[in-house]
Amino acid sequence: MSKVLLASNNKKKLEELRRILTPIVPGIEVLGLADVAPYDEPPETEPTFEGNALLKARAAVAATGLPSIADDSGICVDALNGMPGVLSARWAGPAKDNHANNLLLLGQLEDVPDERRGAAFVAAVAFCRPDAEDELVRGEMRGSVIRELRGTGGFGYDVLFVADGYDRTTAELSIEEKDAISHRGKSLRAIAPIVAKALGAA
Ligand SMILES: O=P(O)(O)OP(=O)(O)OP(=O)(O)OC[C@H]1O[C@@H](n2cnc3c(O)ncnc32)[C@H](O)[C@@H]1O
Ligand SMILES: [Mg+2]
Repeated sequence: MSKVLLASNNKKKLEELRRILTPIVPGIEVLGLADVAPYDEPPETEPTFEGNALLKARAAVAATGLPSIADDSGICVDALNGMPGVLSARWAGPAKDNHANNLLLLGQLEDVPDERRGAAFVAAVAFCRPDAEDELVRGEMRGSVIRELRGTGGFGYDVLFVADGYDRTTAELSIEEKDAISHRGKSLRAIAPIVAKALGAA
């Protein structure tokens, strides 16, 4: 088994990364930050998801020497010119409070009519190793922001997001349904062959 570190402090995100990646990369042993010695994580200072995913994955490699994957993600709302974007986790402040983030976003969109409530979940996933080129992919899921909070699955903004073609929020979908269409599912399926090849060559 070849070890890969998933460098995320978000338990729910880590669960998704682990359950999507494990069955599609043969021989992978997925570790979380709880399985390695603690290290100082870099502040997410880049203006793009890609930049922050690279910051997180490179810091993980530097601290552990393990091949490492990081996801930087968020919700980009058309009517807010793409915000919260890279600020999604901290939209209502540094506490990273999901419920406060959701209420703030709903309030900001109160006067936005249904036809202008388009949004996308975006994830950039970086795969970094010692002495190899960094790999980077991006996945998106288009949909819209509804006017209430619905569902108990998923995490973060899932309770207020309905993917195009659906009438349930992504918090009301089964995990299989969410993974099949999500930004994270798409980006991990895109990077999986690269990870598999790298591990096979190790
Ligand atoms: O940086 P790490 O340690 O991975 O954990 P984090 O929660 O800070 O992760 P990000 O910096 O990538 O911020 C992503 C935020 O975007 C939101 N988000 C991302 N993916 C989501 C999803 O699938 N469903 C709902 N909200 C999501 C959620 O609020 C996340 O906290
Ligand atoms: Mg973060």
